Amino acid sequence: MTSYLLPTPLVRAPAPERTIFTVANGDLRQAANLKCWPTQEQLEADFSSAVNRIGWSVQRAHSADTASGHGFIDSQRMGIEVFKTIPSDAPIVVVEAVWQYSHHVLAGLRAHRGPILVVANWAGDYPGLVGLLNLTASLTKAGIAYSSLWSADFTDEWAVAELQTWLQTGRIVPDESHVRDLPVLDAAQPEVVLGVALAHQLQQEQAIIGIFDEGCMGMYNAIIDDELLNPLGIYKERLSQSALFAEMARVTDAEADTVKTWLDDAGFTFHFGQDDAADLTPDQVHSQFKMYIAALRISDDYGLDAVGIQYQQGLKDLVPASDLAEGLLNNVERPPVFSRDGSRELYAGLALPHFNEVDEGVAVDALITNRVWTAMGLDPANTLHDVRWGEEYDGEFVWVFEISGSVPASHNGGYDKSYSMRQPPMFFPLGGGTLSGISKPGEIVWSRVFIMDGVLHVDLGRGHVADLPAAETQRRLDATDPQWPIMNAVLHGVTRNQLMGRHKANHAQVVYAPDADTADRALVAKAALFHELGVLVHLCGDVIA
Ligand SMILES: C[C@H](O)[C@@H](O)[C@@H](O)C(=O)CO
Repeated sequence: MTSYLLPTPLVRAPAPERTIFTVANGDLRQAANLKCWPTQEQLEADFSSAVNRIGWSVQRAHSADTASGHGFIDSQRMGIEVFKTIPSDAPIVVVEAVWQYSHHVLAGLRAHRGPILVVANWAGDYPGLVGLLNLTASLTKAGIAYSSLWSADFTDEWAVAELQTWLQTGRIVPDESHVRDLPVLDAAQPEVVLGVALAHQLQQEQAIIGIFDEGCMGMYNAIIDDELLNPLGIYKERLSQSALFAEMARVTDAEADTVKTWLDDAGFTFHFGQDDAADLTPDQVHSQFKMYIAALRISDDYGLDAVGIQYQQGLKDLVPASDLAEGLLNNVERPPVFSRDGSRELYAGLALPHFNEVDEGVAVDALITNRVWTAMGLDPANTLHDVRWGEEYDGEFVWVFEISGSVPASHNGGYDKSYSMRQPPMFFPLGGGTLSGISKPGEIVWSRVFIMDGVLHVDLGRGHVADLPAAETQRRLDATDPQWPIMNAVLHGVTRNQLMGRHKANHAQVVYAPDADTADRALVAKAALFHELGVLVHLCGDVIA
């Protein structure tokens, strides 16, 4: 016996027969949870009907009808409390029609013993597929087994068959027949020589990525631990967004005005309106230009080789969006910025790779891509996109790659083909403009750096940007977020379901090459560089190597 106050052990009910438990994970931002809730309800109804038709029951693990006005798990604490009530070995399904913060449910999923399935609706209106991809990538990094599935309404043959398999066996095996390991490369090939030399330079001379607050929006997959990062020769400078805010206050109005003038002269369009709550205003972009200047000054202070601003937590309540600054940084041609005393142009003639949402997989990729493309005399402007949605057009599957706010202007064919629109109020209360446009038709290399089995991997593939009719691109923009930049991406030799089942991130990295042959060669240089650094390289789809 003891007189100590022992905690009462948590006792969970046994798992009921032929019953799955569902959870719905949401955003930390209540505006987003409220706006997306009706779409989530529809998905849950569709999914439950499909499960019922197979003869299983669905038990929602938390109430759909709460005082908050939505039925999402909206914090890590709530996630932990919800999972305490779920039988440990019950089959559990995370149902997602929205962008969600993975860390809300990771604690519960780490401890769960039953099979885990993540499902999303195949729909453009809200980023449920993006949410699914972040959660599955985070589970991959955490070493937690899962399956995933997507469908417009869970009545199509493929999705129903996959669901049936999961209910019977607890596992859906994704089709990864498009993925192969990098073969042994010809050491004498000029691109391999270049990749190896750049790898050695990176490891010997080392580089710094500036992290303005880590762990944006619960993206656990996007945090690369120092033990994995440092062997590449890359080190983190951990910075605070409060320092960025303070630096913005030191930028003069006249300096911000020069950025606006430069963009006006370059033919860039601002879609201004009057209502600060709903429209883009000159005051909002003025603040964004101060952020652009402040980010370059801090990057110069610390000698950064790339920089990432979290923004969507914390800074979103202080200043307009970071996107306009981010898109400018990623482009070689951009408004000049000088040191505080005006004596030196900072990063003159160079892009400073920016990794949106502090996605460190993007940071590594952006830095390496920038170096390879620069050494080959190509435009090094590269960016992430959300893998947002997609549909067939004219017999081929065309993805909507659409990041929530900015791309380098060269991807749109220049500043005169780029524009800025107000960020949607539900995610961005203080507004701010995007750096948007329609990515030009052309050849691309796509990629993703990710953590699996405790080590770094990279998936590399080839593709092109389809030249869709303007009306079709507009339809795709209207079906998603028309404010955001779109790339009509076709991935060579990779089907829709193959990408969804394999891709280990909500983001994909893209960079252009002037023609197919150059893109093929640049991909080899990039593969050789990663391989030399010790990253496990996988080729996806039709890749010449
Ligand atoms: C605005 C939203 O939070 C987006 O940032 C989100 O859907 C993403 O872009 C995630 O990559």
